[in-house]
Amino acid sequence: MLYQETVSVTKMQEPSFDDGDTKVLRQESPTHKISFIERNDQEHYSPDMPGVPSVCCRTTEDPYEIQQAGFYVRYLAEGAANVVFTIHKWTEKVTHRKPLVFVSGFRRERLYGRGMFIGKVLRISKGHAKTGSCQEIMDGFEKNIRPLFASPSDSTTSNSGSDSKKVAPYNYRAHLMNYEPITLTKDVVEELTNEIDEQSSRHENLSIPIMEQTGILLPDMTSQPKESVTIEIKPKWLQQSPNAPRDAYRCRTCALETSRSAKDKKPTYICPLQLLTGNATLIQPYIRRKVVKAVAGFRELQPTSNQIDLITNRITKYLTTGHGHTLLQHLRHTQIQLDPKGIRERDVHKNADPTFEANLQLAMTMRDCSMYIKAAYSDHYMDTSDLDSDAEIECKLGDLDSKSPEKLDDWDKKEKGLINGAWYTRIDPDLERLHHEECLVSAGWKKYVPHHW
Ligand SMILES: O=P(O)(O)O[C@@H]1[C@@H](OP(=O)(O)O)[C@H](OP(=O)(O)O)[C@H](O)[C@H](OP(=O)(O)O)[C@H]1OP(=O)(O)O
Ligand SMILES: Nc1ncnc2c1ncn2[C@@H]1O[C@H](COP(=O)(O)OP(=O)(O)OP(=O)(O)O)[C@@H](O)[C@H]1O
Repeated sequence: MLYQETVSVTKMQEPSFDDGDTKVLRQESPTHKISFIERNDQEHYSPDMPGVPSVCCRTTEDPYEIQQAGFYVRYLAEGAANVVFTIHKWTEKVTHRKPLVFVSGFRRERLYGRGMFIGKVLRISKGHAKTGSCQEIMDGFEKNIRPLFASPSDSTTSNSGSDSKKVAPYNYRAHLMNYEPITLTKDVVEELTNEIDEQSSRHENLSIPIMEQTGILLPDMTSQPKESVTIEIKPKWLQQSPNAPRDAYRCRTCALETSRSAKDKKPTYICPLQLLTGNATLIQPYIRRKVVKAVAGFRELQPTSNQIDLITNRITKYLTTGHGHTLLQHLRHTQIQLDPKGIRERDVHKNADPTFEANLQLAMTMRDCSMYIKAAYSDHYMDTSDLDSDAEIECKLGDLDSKSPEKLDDWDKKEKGLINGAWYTRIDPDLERLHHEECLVSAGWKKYVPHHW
């Protein structure tokens, strides 16, 4: 294999190498094949091999490579379909992992400095039958998902009459993450699966094939103690299911969660329709729980309770009156546009409308994505009162993965189960939630049809 052509480099002149910077500084050595890649190096784009990721991750035993560019990965978290790792500078203290390096995807011998990758996470697919490979996820993202976040081409007009003024269109794409494909050699995949075996608490029988495959690099949205706190929200169904019974007492998400809590799963979610109302009094306790959970792992670097309150208030404001609210409305809008009839109407519409199923799949992606909301909290910002609702908040959407058509039957079954199991409609004191966790639909019944209650 080409990368085995790398040779011992102990005699090489020390490169000028800035580890913390995204610049890659080293020029080609006259005597050895190892070199660092310039930022605009042609090889970065694998010009002769279109479709091959420009970056490859491989293991190394070469001391020079380890010293200059070696790193290791740590298991961060996983969902049903993917596992995510953080990237760390190599240290001798890591005894149970092999050192890894990033190299050009083409010849696999020219090194990338790790400074370009620390601050990113690596996401790999678990390889389940009904979820896509990383390559499929990336293709679907570019082809189907990114266009859903196009800003309106013209600027919109606010106010009426002579006072009307132009408002810049909102840039929804600012909430999309940059996806970078990366080839993972077989050895690396093996390392990653070992790390999962040791760290994952899910104890699943994973079917990740031990072979060369593509992973995805994404911006690292995790909290940084002393700097920022990130909470993760799954907004789920931001409108009622088109198939819900007319007398539904719960929205789609609350109906499903109620069916689960009846089986002893403790739900810690917010009704998506409540999230969308912009009602800070209802949303704030939920955000506070999320913030407290997010900082639980900070240990001695815990923010003060005053800081926790301020972070909570800022994120709440972001989601009720800031760009977070605008984004939630956009997600709702796309969910409605893409699935106006509902899965139960599939047989009636799919022949007349060839886009019916593909659009429904996209709607399900928009109902299953995650919002990562990262709030900076250095002392400087904490001291500033009356902050703009979006100040120092970064929000990115994760898990915008295309859904497989093989899931259509599962969704149909799920919807049918919710309807026939009366999970939308059943009124039972044992299934009631606390006031601040109540479904908006239930709250509406109690408010507007009190005699029914
Ligand atoms: O239907 P739901 O609401 O249970 O959504 C599933 C998610 O459960 P959640 O309610 O968010 O905890 C579920 O998330 P978790 O397993 O809870 O992490 C998955 O996102 C699943 O999608 P996929 O199998 O990865 O394509 C999701 O399945 P889809 O229905 O989106 O296919
Ligand atoms: N860019 C990121 N930055 C920080 N953490 C992340 C990032 N992407 C994912 N994570 C963490 O990894 C977890 C799993 O990631 P992800 O949601 O992409 O997996 P999934 O299998 O697609 O999820 P699902 O079960 O919803 O299908 C997330 O819940 C989050 O904690």
